[in-house]
Amino acid sequence: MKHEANILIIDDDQDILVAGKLLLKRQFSQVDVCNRPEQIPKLLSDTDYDVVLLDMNFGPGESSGEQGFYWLEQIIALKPDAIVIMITAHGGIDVAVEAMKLGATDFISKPWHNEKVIATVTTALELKRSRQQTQVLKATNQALIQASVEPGAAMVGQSPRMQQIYNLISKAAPTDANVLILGENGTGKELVARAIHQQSQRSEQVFLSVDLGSIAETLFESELFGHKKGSFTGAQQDRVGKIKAADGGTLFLDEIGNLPMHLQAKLLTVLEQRKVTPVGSNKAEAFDVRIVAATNYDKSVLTDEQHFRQDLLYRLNTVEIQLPALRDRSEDIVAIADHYLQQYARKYHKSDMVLSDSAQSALVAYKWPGNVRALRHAIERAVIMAESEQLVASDFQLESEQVNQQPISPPTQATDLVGELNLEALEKRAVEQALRKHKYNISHAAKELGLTRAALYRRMEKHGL
Ligand SMILES: Nc1ncnc2c1ncn2[C@@H]1O[C@H](COP(=O)(O)OP(=O)(O)OP(=O)(O)O)[C@@H](O)[C@H]1O
Repeated sequence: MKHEANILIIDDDQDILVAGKLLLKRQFSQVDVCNRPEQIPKLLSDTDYDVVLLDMNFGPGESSGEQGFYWLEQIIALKPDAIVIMITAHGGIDVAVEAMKLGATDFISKPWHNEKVIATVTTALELKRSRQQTQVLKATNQALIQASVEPGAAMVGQSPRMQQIYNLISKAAPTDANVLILGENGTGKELVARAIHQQSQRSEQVFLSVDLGSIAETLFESELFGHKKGSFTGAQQDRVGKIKAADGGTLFLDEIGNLPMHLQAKLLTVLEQRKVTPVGSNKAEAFDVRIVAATNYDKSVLTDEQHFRQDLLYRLNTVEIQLPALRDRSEDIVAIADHYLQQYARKYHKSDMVLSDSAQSALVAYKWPGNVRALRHAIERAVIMAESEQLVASDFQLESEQVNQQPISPPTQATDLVGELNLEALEKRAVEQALRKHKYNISHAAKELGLTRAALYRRMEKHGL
């Protein structure tokens, strides 16, 4: 089968043009010939040639190669990514080497061997294709970087506690220091990590987030460090790990507190050496990544060496940011609620929605165990369900959620769910119980329920928890 490719042969020797066309026509879909180099600009503007074969000398007695150099430069000026193969007279190797310095890809010498010509043109064509692929990949990569660093949701709240946080972010961001963010679920840790990235020197590079709580232990190394094809069952091709993929940018290690001790040791070694060795490789690769880590564990858990390696902690917490729970900055609640009210009213085409005084008081009084994430979901649900433009306290179903604040006494699920046969209701109660039992630690609750964190969040949203 012929290759889909446009080839142009430029030579003043009519025999070469005829022989070349006959030969290449068998292999490539379009072969044009030209014996007057002055026509090159017009030909190049009319057709997108994949490969150009260009003679070095035009006119009788010419052997300096000057004309070849001249036309090569013209071609490259007109089509900077052109693939040009020089046709040289026998013994013109020096001239050909000179041409390659000027941008030619390869050369063939006359008289030529047919197989050699076909092989050279085919290789040149592959080069052209892989350059095109590289360009596409570069563009895709750029778009992905852009998407990853797109300004996240704005951080709302002007309470003194949040002012301190903004201050810390602006001081830490430009320094490249590793940052550890502490705070309950839904307090905005990822938002803070993104803000740090956006205000850093790396803001034009990638921001990658890895949820360590949801990676299976067996896949930790492959996920973070990458792997080589065939290094374990299922490794069907080389894979770049998250650390290398974030090269030049910021890597957000979420749920760092959930990392088992032996994996903490591996992570520490990689961070100390600033080199990563993919699974199945024996070659360490250097990387340049800023680490921002986060956990919903209390600081006391991280300083307990039974649970967390202290040397890893020191490496991660050059700067530490402790995010307050929403209930400890209740003066921000109405502003955040208003912010999301406007956002969801626009999204669901319900204009002019407002919070009544009763709704505001109820929202401020509520303890928000799920913090800003839960408040955001509560507002979204209320906007969807509301019958009028003015939201009142009962639109938020806070009474049932307030149950979450009651003392935690984990019952066995079997006994507690007896009597309930509606599957939706059962699911809601199981999720509620798991959340209460694990004090709203999403990773732990998800694990107990046999779900990923994302799947648990979806169910929490579905049931308004
Ligand atoms: N200050 C804030 N202003 C506006 N929205 C916020 C704020 N803080 C958090 N949010 C919103 O709350 C939700 C949860 O935020 P984020 O994912 O950053 O929290 P998190 O602490 O990383 O949660 P988790 O511990 O569950 O990973 C997001 O939708 C985020 O946009």
